[in-house]
Amino acid sequence: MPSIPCGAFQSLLMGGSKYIPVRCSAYAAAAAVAAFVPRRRLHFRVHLRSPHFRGPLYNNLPFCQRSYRACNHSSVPVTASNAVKVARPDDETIVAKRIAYLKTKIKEVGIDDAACKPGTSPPLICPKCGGGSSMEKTLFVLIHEDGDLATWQCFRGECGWEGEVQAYKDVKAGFAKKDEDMNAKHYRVITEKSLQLEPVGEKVIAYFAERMISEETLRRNAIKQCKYGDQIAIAFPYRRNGTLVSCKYRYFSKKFWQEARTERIFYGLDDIKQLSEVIIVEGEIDKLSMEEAGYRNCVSVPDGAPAQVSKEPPAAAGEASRIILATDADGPGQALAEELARRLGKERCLRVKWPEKDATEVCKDANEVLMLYGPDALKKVIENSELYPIRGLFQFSDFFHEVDAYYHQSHGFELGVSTGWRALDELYNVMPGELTIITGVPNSGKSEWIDALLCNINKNYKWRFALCSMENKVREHARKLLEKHIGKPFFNVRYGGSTERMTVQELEQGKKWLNDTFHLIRCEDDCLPSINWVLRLAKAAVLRYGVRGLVIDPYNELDHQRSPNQTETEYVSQMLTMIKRFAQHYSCHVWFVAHPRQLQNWTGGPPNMYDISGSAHFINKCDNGIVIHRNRDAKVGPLDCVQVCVRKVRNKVVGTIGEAFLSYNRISGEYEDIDVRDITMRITTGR
Ligand SMILES: Nc1ncnc2c1ncn2[C@@H]1O[C@H](COP(=O)(O)OP(=O)(O)OP(=O)(O)O)[C@@H](O)[C@H]1O
Repeated sequence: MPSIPCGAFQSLLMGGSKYIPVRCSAYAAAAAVAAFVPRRRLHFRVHLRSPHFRGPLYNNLPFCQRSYRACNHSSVPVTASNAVKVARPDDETIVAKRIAYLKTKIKEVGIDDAACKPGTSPPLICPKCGGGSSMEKTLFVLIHEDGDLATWQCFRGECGWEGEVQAYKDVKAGFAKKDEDMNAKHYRVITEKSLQLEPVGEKVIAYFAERMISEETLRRNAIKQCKYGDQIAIAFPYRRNGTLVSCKYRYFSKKFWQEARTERIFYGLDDIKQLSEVIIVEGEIDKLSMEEAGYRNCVSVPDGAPAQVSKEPPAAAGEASRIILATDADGPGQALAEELARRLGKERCLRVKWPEKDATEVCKDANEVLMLYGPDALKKVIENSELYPIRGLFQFSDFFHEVDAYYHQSHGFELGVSTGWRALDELYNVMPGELTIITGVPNSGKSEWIDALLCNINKNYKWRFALCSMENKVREHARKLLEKHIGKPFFNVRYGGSTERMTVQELEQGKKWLNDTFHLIRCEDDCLPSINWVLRLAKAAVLRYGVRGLVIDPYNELDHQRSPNQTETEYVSQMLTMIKRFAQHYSCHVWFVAHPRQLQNWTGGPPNMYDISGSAHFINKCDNGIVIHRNRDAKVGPLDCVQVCVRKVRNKVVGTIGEAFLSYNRISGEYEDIDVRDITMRITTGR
């Protein structure tokens, strides 16, 4: 069974411990500061300089607590002589001058100097961060009573502004050093005894009971407590191979701190040794909650959702084959999961789906699930964890909603839409997202047939279209479309025969229809448009007007410049791939007209799809291939009879190969179904 070395996760952590050295030249000053510094500000390290000081190892305790205790029950009374350097009376003027100097300097960096008295540290609003939105007073400034030094530190997590001024020296200010600057050799050696950890008492047990964590779980995880005056802090010992490495504390209120200058490791590392499946959570209590649900193979990141994880590559990230990321449901928790997955390898990660808490919210973490729904529900959350998504790699289940919609035809076009001609219903239907290549000898009526097809689809399904018809003048294209729509000739001339032309009112109504139905892609200057250019505008037409079809007519009117080392075949393949991607991505049907190459010894029959000039890719890559053909020899058959040869249909849902006949109305440009018997009769009689 593959194992995860305990060090595996270490490289993911934020680096070494964070501590802020506060140089204290007077013990009294340290004690005074202690009264003000919030208890959660843990990482102070005080250098008590008295050579005589023999109290307990208070410098292992959070600064505030340590000082507080030192004041109250140090075995050595605090006197002027043992409390480090105290100014002699004849120094008083110099001290006053130095303090005045320090005050000017701290004022220069924006600190309210009037609020700072030597030896005390009232909380102030930090001039750098303004205390955040709640304007918290998080800046602590200490002017040393001997006038040597003034130091300050903002304890807002997002700020960390710190600095110091030494009398008669330049102001040195900066931001708190990054943890990774810490060197491992500075880590403190700690023991339960040195930290004065005690077995948990009733209050702690009751606190955990309320959070559904049993005494048994507390005992197995060696949860301890620690007393600061009349306050109890819960202690979470961080161990590696049984050795105490660090300790994190919390009050019953949500105030945390961690032993200064100790290594940051995952909480519960010893529980995942030699395991192939591990769970990562975002808090010690979540780890304990997992245990209640039956999972001991769980670790917690040490600092909640950190802003960043270590820069070190997770070289020793372990061999676990399944890592379940059960970080908090909120934004930072999800960002943490993403970063953990990225560093540990997404392919072996899973993520949990937190159950709903109410109509608007989901449970935020493991403990909330445990408290609201119990251990079985939490177990289900882990059992139902899903593979961490990897961009570009899918399972069919990711698409089941689409499969269902396809089956139930809930979108409406799953079987394609009818061309509007009965004769084609079995052969060719128009499916959104597909590419149809249309070919035919010159003048066979390709453009006419496509226009008639678009008119039918608009009439029956209200689809709109983008037209990139380079050969057509706009007004002529408008005429042809209007004739089909209104069913009357645009003019009273030759081709109209005795049929009345469309009226002005009909023209006006038709213009509105034209405008609503078609969007033109045209290259206004004399250059040929590139396929990229056409597709870019087609995309805009989809997004702006919701068009469902694009006509590119014809291929040879596009700019086909290609790199010298690319063959036409390669170019056509690449171009068709782009068109197909566009069609699929925007669920837009594309009709692409391509001419056949010059046919040697043409006998008048319909050309072959492989005859398309340029490449066999036209037939290979399209979804549907259609040849439009018409008879031009009255002796062979009726002249208005148009042959629609469906030569390729990739998707059997939309049709099959075969041929259909339509009759062309030269006056209106409309195509109509004709009776096959009638056709046969007309072909044989030559009428
Ligand atoms: N079945 C038909 N009978 C008579 N005339 C037709 C028929 N089909 C099309 N036409 C006419 O042929 C002309 C050319 O039609 P269309 O532009 O649609 O052909 P095309 O195949 O797209 O031509 P090209 O190859 O030049 O692009 C039009 O004037 C049209 O009215």
